[in-house]
Amino acid sequence: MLTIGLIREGKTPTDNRVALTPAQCKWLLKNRPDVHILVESSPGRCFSDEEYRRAGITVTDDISSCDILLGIKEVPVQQLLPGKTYLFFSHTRKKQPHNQAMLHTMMDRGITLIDYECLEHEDGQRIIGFGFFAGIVGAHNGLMAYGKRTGQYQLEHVYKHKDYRALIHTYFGLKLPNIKIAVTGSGRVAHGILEIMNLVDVQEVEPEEYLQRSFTYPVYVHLKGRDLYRHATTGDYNREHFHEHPNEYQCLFRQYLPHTDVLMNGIYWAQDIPRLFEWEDMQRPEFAIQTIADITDDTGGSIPCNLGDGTIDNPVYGVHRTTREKLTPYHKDGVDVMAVGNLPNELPRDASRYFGEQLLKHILHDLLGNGSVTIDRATILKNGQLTAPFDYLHHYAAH
Ligand SMILES: NC(=O)c1ccc[n+]([C@@H]2O[C@H](COP(=O)([O-])OP(=O)(O)OC[C@H]3O[C@@H](n4cnc5c(N)ncnc54)[C@H](O)[C@@H]3O)[C@@H](O)[C@H]2O)c1
Repeated sequence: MLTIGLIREGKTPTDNRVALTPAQCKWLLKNRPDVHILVESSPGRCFSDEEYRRAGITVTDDISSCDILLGIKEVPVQQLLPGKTYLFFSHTRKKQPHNQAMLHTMMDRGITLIDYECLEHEDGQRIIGFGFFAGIVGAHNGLMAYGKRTGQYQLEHVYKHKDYRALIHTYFGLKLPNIKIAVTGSGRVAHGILEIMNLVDVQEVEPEEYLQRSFTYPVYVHLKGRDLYRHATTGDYNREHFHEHPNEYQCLFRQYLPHTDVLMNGIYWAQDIPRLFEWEDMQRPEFAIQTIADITDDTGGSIPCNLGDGTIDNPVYGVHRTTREKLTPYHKDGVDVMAVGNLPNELPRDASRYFGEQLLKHILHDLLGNGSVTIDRATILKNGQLTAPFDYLHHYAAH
């Protein structure tokens, strides 16, 4: 008998998401009689202890008998149980300084760590993540911010709605002005943004039309890697080559700056990838963007005026176009930036259900059985030792 435990999130601010919903736990117990599930009691989870109990799942304060522990965010060191197998987003693979002590403690305690972020299909595409709901919430927040700035329509915060279905109902009858929206990216975040574009009835147009025409209805243009970057000397775009040598590429987004009211950014960014625009561009009179929903949300990343995170309650701040200072939102001299690092927490029940489905479909069967290459490749620590793919972390892990 293997025992799975759902841990209480210990990071502050507390994350309200969970890896398996009560219904998914119930399904797993029915289909895997060799598995037992314990849920660590938690006051802040988006599914209450009572909902798990009603589904027939044991809720307890003692999860020390579990073999496999499922969480979402980093686990505080005092909560790490020796010798266990943990799955969560550890944010250690890029040597993030704030998680160095946690990784070190996990090594000392002989823990096995499998990181959700490292679970990939053979072609390198991520298997599970929350990006889709980040795109949903981020796109809604971007539209909400533009409505507040212009006073042309009104939208409420996502978290004020019970769930995604209730949110969708609020879009019936919403009439947006004739705005132009640029959407960047091709991953899960971008798919979430596009879903909202369709729900609020914004029409997709091709890049050439977007750049050359005005419209009597709201439109968006979807810009993927190929539309945004070009090799500086050959003028070509090759996805693999771009991923390996991004510093050899130029960004083509500048031409969209005079034609865009709202930018919804969902493109992947890393240190050497050119930014979408620069600070100097914001000072030009033709810079038309009034609202930026930076869902990718890298401070100082693809959006230079991302000055750090807002919160779920106050997701928007203004940025002065010339002094570069933070302003109150909706200021006449500022561009509004919506940047929040935990957007899916506004729709935690839907985001958790989606996450759990992916976990059940692609990972749990192998995890509870004989393992898989996919799981091996996402195992950062095995019984406290760095595995071969993560050997590059040995300096980081040693301190
Ligand atoms: N604000 C939030 O709450 C929140 C939540 C989830 C994700 N995000 C961020 O949004 C961004 C996009 O997330 P996603 O879920 O859409 O990711 P994804 O993994 O679904 O898609 C990423 C896209 O980037 C491309 N890509 C992958 N590696 C690349 C590389 N080295 N160089 C260039 N492109 C590369 C992929 O081809 C894919 O199209 C990420 O930076 C992620 O951290 C933010």
